[in-house]
Amino acid sequence: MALSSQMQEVLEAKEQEVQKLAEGQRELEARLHHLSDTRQEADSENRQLWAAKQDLAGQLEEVRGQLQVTRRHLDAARGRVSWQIEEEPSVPCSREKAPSPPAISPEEPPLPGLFGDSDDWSQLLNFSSPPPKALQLSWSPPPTPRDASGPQTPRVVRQISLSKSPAWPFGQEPSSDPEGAPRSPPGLPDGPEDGKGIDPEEPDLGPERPVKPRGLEPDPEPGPSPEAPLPWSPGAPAGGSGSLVPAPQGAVALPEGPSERSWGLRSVGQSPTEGLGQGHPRGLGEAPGQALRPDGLPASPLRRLEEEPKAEAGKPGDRSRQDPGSPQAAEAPGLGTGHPASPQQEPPPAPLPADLPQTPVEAPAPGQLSPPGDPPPRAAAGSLEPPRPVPELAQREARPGSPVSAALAEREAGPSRAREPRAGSRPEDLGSDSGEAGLTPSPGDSPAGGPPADPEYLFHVIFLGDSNVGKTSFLHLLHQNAFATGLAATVGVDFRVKTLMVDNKCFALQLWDTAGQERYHSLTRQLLRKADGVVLMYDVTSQESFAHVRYWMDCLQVRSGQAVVLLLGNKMDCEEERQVPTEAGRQLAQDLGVSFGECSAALGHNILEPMMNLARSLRVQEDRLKGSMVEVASERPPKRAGCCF
Ligand SMILES: Nc1nc2c(ncn2[C@@H]2O[C@H](COP(=O)(O)OP(=O)(O)OP(=O)(O)O)[C@@H](O)[C@H]2O)c(=O)[nH]1
Repeated sequence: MALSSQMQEVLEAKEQEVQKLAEGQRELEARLHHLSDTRQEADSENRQLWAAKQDLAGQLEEVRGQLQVTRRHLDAARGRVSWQIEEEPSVPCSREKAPSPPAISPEEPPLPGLFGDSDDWSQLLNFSSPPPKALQLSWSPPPTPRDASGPQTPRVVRQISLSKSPAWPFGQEPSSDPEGAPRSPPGLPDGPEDGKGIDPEEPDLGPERPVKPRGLEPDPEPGPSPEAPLPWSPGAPAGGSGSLVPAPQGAVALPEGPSERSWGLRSVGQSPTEGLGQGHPRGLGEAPGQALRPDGLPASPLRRLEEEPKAEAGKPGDRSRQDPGSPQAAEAPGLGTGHPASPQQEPPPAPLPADLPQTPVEAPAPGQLSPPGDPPPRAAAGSLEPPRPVPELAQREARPGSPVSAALAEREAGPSRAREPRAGSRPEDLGSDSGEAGLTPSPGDSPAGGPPADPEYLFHVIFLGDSNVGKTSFLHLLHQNAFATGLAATVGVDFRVKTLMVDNKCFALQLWDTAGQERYHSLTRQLLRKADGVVLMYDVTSQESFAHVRYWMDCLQVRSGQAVVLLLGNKMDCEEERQVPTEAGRQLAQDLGVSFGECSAALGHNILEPMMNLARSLRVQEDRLKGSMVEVASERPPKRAGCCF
């Protein structure tokens, strides 16, 4: 019994739980139902909203349509007024001053200042009030213009004030006249193109050559400009010299360039190791030779037993054997490596007993770099003094024949011969060894202790001219204080830096020795872009080289319009073989408007003086350019500091 009663109680409890659960279920169902109703209501509301939105969009479209219509009406009204104004010239001239159009009746208010200065176009176009009669006219189809290019009176200008009225209905500005009626008055802005023109006062930022004082900073663009890159790669110049030469097998070889030169500290020809000797004392046995004539004069040209090694990369080998693609030319010593790689082991060249100007500070006028008159022959050079006895003469040899032929004969020997020290292997302290001859220090040379660290002027000077005229010989003499024989033709281009003291100013001249051979002319032409000065050399014994001067001038004028040019006839010592009279050279220089001089690299005659005069001319030109720059700058109106006064 007890068990059954307990069972009964449990069952009742379970039933109660079931009832509770059933109630909970009902509640949940009621909530669910409620939520469902709510959702349906929301859906219907959404539908209503969407319908309202559609309705509003439709209304908006309608308003837009009305706007379009209104704008068209306005445009038509504007055009109507325009045509009406254009027709007015046919009206008696008294109307021009009578602002009231005849369409307006006396009782109607006249258009406010329609043709006067106080037009109120906002009021005119205000549709809240009945449009004036004039505007009623404007709604009619505009008359066909009889002539679009008909007479226009200044009153057309008034159309501009109409189109620019700030009180258009709906806040919209009228569009341009679709009928193309003449609107724009002369002198008024015509549209969006205004202001797009070039400001005439805008400073010209064209590719003008920058004129800036040249300081010590290395030229960032040594040699050929980056605009016309040359197929060369850097090598390593020694001191202030280097070369641009084609490398073997199409490779490139180029000195590191002036950007890395230390030309501010030493003269060209000096190298960091120079003067050390390196076990090569300048003994008699190693002294270069010099040929003497029986009369005591050097059997011109002075030459040494040991030929110059053509240390300049541009002089790698025998000129006569050179072939553009020959391995000999390509693999010539020094080629592609520049100067610095060569050891400074050879003794310096023998100084040259030359009559270099000792006091060339006073420069002759341009065009008179060399004393005018008959060319001074070797004997008549006046400046040719018998060489003073020099100990090194012990091993010199005398060579018969003309200097040129002798030199050419030496070239034939080519690489088999010993080579001279290259540029940079010999101290610039000229005469310190021999004290006898050569380009003795002169007012133009840099100080014996080396050039100042900060030259005030830096100029690029390019030596131009046919092959074999003596460019390299000239430069070699200028730097090495010795005339080098057996020079092979320049390959590519060679450069050195010569520091000169002229008029108490320090000049650093970067001298570029170009190859006269035709296959290098394109390279030469590229260099001309950088030229501040040009020494255009010809050989007085070669009419052909003289005739080619005009060709070189043409190259110059194309590439370097403002370069200071010096026409220099070399080999004036070869009077017997002379083909170009001095007067012809002078005349040509006059025709070309350039300076002129004659020189002899073999005798060392007129070597330094032309360079000093060139430096002066370059300085004058640069100062002039600087002055013009200052003038231009000072002419500019002062800039206002700001917007506030
Ligand atoms: N008699 C005489 N011979 C000279 C003089 N200057 C140079 N020479 C000779 O002329 C020849 C040519 O000299 P270079 O200096 O190599 O001529 P270049 O103009 O540099 O020739 P490229 O390098 O081919 O452009 C050499 O044999 C020199 O010895 C001079 O003043 N008098």
